[in-house]
Formats: sequence, C-alpha cells, structure tokens
Amino acid sequence: MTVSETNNIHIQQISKSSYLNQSTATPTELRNALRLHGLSPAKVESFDTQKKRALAQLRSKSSDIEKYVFLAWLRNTNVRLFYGLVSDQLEETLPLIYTPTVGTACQNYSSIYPFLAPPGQPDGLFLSINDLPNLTQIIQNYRPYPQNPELTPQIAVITDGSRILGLGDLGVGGMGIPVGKLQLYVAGAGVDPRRTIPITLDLGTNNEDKLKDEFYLGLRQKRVGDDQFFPFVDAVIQSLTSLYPKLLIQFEDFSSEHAFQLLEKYQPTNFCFNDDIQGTGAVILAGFMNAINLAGIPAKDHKILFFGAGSAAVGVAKQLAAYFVNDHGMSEDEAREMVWLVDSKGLVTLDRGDRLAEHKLYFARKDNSGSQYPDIASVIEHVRPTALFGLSSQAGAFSEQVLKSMAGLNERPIVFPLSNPAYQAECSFEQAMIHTKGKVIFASGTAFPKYTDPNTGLISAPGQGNNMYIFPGLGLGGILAQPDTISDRLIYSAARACANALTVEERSQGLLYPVLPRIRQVSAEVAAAVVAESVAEGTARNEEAIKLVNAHDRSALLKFVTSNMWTTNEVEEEITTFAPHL
Ligand SMILES: NC(=O)C1=CN([C@@H]2O[C@H](COP(=O)(O)OP(=O)(O)OC[C@H]3O[C@@H](n4cnc5c(N)ncnc54)[C@H](OP(=O)(O)O)[C@@H]3O)[C@@H](O)[C@H]2O)C=CC1
Ligand SMILES: CC(=O)C(=O)O
Ligand SMILES: [Mg+2]
Repeated sequence: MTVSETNNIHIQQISKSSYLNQSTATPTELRNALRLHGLSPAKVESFDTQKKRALAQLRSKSSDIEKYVFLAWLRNTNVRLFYGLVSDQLEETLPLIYTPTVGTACQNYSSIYPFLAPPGQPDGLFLSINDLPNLTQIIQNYRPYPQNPELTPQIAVITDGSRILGLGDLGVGGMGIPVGKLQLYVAGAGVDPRRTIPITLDLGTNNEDKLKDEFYLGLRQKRVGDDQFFPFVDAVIQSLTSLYPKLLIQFEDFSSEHAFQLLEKYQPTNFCFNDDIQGTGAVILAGFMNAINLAGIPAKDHKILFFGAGSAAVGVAKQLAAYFVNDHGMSEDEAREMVWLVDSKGLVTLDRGDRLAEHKLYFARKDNSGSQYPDIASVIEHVRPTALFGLSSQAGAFSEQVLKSMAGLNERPIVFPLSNPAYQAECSFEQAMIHTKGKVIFASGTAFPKYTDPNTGLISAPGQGNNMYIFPGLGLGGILAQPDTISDRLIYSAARACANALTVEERSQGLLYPVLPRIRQVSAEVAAAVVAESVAEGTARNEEAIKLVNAHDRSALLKFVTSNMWTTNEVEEEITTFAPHL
C-alpha cells in the first residue's frame, strides 16, 4: 500500500472515529488537512459551545431514560464531548449514566439497544456460552477505536447480568452496568476510554419476563448450571489474560454465591477484584470511619446490624471486622462479634435449622441461646445496634418504627440504606431525617436529595455510600503499580485513603464522603495509596512508582498519579499527529 493510500485510510477512519472526530469543533486547517471539509457545517465552534448545546439538548429530554439514550449516543459518537460534558456536570449527569437511571436502562436494554450506538460502534463486548470455542477471536473483534491498535486494554468490567443492582436477573440487559462503571473509570479516575472493555457474559437468564419478551436480545434459555458456568468464566479469563497479560478484571453484579466463589478462585492468582464485595466493603468502611467520629461512641462499643446477607453485606462486614482488628487491636473473634447479619429468614444464627450459604457462616451468631429472631424489629430489640446497614434490595424495610427504634437507642444512630437504585433503598434520606428527628448519620447507595427542615429551614446533605468512590481509584492504582494480584491490603489502603480524603470544610459540614465534583481528587488519593501499599508489600512492578514511593515524597506520588490521568485534551493532541505539518 502506498503512503497516500495509507493516509486515505487514516482520514476515512478519523472522520468516522468517535474518539478523534471533534465534529463542529474541528479547526479549519485540520478539516482541510484531513479531508474533513464539507462533512460538517462551515462554522467552527469552541468546545465550550459544543458542551453548552449538548447540555441544552440533554435538558430538553423529558425523561431520564431519554437522557440516558442521548448520553450513550453522544459517548458512542463523540467521546471528547461526552466526557467534557460529564466532567463539567457531574452532579447532573452521574445519576443518568450510573445509578439510578442505569438501572432503568438495564431493565429496558433490549428495547433501547439499537438507539445507543451507531452500527459498528459496539456498546460493549457480548460473550455467550455458545462462543466458547472462539472466545479469543471474538474478544479481538472488540475494537471500537481501530486507529490505535497498540492501545491494549487496561481494565475490563465483567458481569453475567444475574444480580443487577437490586433489580435481580436482567440477562444481557446487565451490559449497562459494565458500561456505566467504566465511564466512571474515565470521568472519575482518568483511565483512557480506549483502554476499557465492558463485558457481559450471556449464560441465559432465569427472568421469565425477559424470556417472554419478543425484543429480548440475549439467549432465550435458562441460565446454565455451575458445570458450565465455571468452565466458561475460566475460559473467558484465560482468553483475556493471554491476549492482555496486564489487564485488570473487575467482577460486577454476579449473584452472591458465584461472586464469592469467583473471588476465592481468582484473587490469589489473577489481577482482579470483586467490586460488590471488596469495593463496597472499602467504601462503607471509609464512611463508617468518618461516621464513628460523629457518633461519639468508641469503635469497640459499636454493634453493627446488616439487613441483607449477600455479597455486599458480607463484603462490608469483613472490611469492618478487618478495621476492628487492624486499627483497634481486637482479636479476630472479638471483631467478628461486632457484626449481626439478617437475611430473608431473620437473624443469621448457626442453629436456625436451615442450611446456611457458605458466605454467611463466618458471621452466623452462636450466642443466641437457642432463640431465633425472624424479623428486623425483634433483631433490633435483641441486638440494640448502633449502626444499621441495608443491603437487601427491600424497599422501605427501614420503616418508621425501625428508624424510631434506632433513634431511641442512640444519640446519633448510623443508618445506611445502601441498596440500589434509589427506589430499592431501605428508606429515603427524608424518612430517616423525619423519623430520627434529624439525629441520623446517613449514607445511601444512590444519591437522595438534600433535606430542608420545615421548622428551622436548616438544609442537610446525605452521604452517598457507593463503591464509585473506590473502584476508579483502586483500578487506577492497580494499573499504575502493576502488582500481579489485588491483595486485601490494597483494598484496605483504598478504604483508608477514601476516609481521609475529606477536606476540613467537608468534615466541618458533617459529611461522610467528599462531594461528587471532587471525585477525581478522591480517586487520585485512593490510587496513590494503592500504589504506596503495593510498593510496601513488595508487589509493585512499576519502577517509577517504586522510586517515588521510596522517596517518601507524597506530592510527587500524587503528581505521578494525576499526570497519568486521561483528559479530553489528549484527543486534540492526538488528532494533530495525523497532520504533523500543521
Ligand atoms: N451502595 C453500594 O455501593 C452497593 C450497593 N449494593 C446493593 O446491595 C444490594 C444487595 O446486593 P447483594 O448482596 O449482592 O445481593 P443479594 O441478592 O445476594 O443479597 C440480598 C440479601 O438480602 C436478603 N433479603 C432479601 N429479602 C429480605 C428480607 N425481606 N428481609 C431481610 N433480608 C432480606 C437476602 O436474603 P437471603 O440470603 O435469605 O436470600 C440476601 O441475603 C443490592 O441492592 C445492591 O444494589 C451492592 C453493591 C454496592
Ligand atoms: C453500586 C453497585 O455496585 C451495586 O449496587 O451493585
Ligand atoms: Mg455492583
């Protein structure tokens, strides 16, 4: 092929590239040099004008799902404009690309799918059980940015759609979650969007409504059994890691038993973590560290009740137990006894008479003297908790009576209804404020509006205890340090960094988590802590990172992290490489 033929291919690719094409903001000289002239109207506008128009269009949509579709289309046609808009308007756009709207998008995924992405611009990578013989080839088909074949993927978020937020089994509709999480990696931690792969494994669905839906786009069959599930996941992991040896894999929204089994299997040997178990564990530990300062009760005097005993609850419980051991000198048994779990049958005890799932055994109580506590009210009376965490997907489970009981037992009750999306939360911020007379220390999984006290006019802001404050920074730290595995120590360091990321002003406002517009700073702190811990435990392989950590220069380490964060400016820099004479 001649040089001019190669250039022609590049030029055609640029005009079609969602990454490089800046549309109406492309300067005239570039339009001429790259033969883009005439492919958009004559006016050359600024990036700010483009963002202003996009925001106006976004706001003109009448429903959140229309806004989701619009934003997905924008991301799949103009990456720079999408991330520019999202970064400028995080508080407005995050609830659209992430929880709560992503939940609605997953529920309706098969109906909206054709409108999310133009042909040839995949929304993510779909791997079905029937693809087993050709996985390696199919994974390589995922090339949304073909003009940069050397940009190997750095992070994959993988789901099988079996437990999407608190909405259950949504089959291939689960794709919205890896897509949403990876957008947070980019917007929240500056991972290069071209180096991310959202993956949904299609192993069937047990959702009868989906199986009956004529538009459902996944395999129309029940989920495969464990005899096929585990070998298939294994084949996917093997193919991914043989193609991309440095790829970090984030497991997301697998049903709880599979989530624990996959983590147990892959954590010791593979570069991976489970967001629902470890990411949630770390973010709630961070919020709890800050909450106990507000509650004014020594850590050792807390009694922590979990409503829900799945991957998220047990993940958080384990992280809290590690905190009591590491930071408060408790023995493992003492730390374990700080925790009570409630599942759909009531307080989890060893002698309840049913066969407990493996992941519940560690925290199952044996001090119940044969008594059983079948509902939340009786458990609260029995335990007298200082902190109540909801990870049950049972909307409204923290009733007026429950909230009043918590307020009766505690000067400052800690109540975290963490289930997603908002309408699955165990209570709202408003309910918590009203029924505890404003005493509550609160965080929820999905953001709730601020509460204005009708008598005093005082405005209170709720915390958002969502793993989004951990996984982007944890992933970036992992990518930068390059250990072979993500150890428990790295997760713990992420939690501590997140807790410490509050500014003096945020602390004085009684916040548990930093405000959302600071998510990149938080991710930088988390990533720096992960890099430092990786060096300390001797697993980091990035020489520059090792040198910086060993020099004990925190600001240099933070600078190293932030200088590795992708920004929309990189698009402008890259496109000019195609016209070096300009
Ligand atoms: N804020 C955040 O960052 C995160 C929030 N989450 C949210 O946590 C929730 C749970 O996730 P996960 O643990 O993976 O899901 P699971 O479905 O595995 O767990 C749900 C748990 O709730 C229990 N439960 C169900 N109904 C009741 C009831 N009526 N009374 C008491 N307990 C009940 C279940 O009991 P049983 O075991 O008996 O079935 C199970 O233990 C989801 O809504 C998810 O969105 C998850 C990750 C992160
Ligand atoms: C936030 C999240 O990961 C979940 O709800 O599953
Ligand atoms: Mg999740």
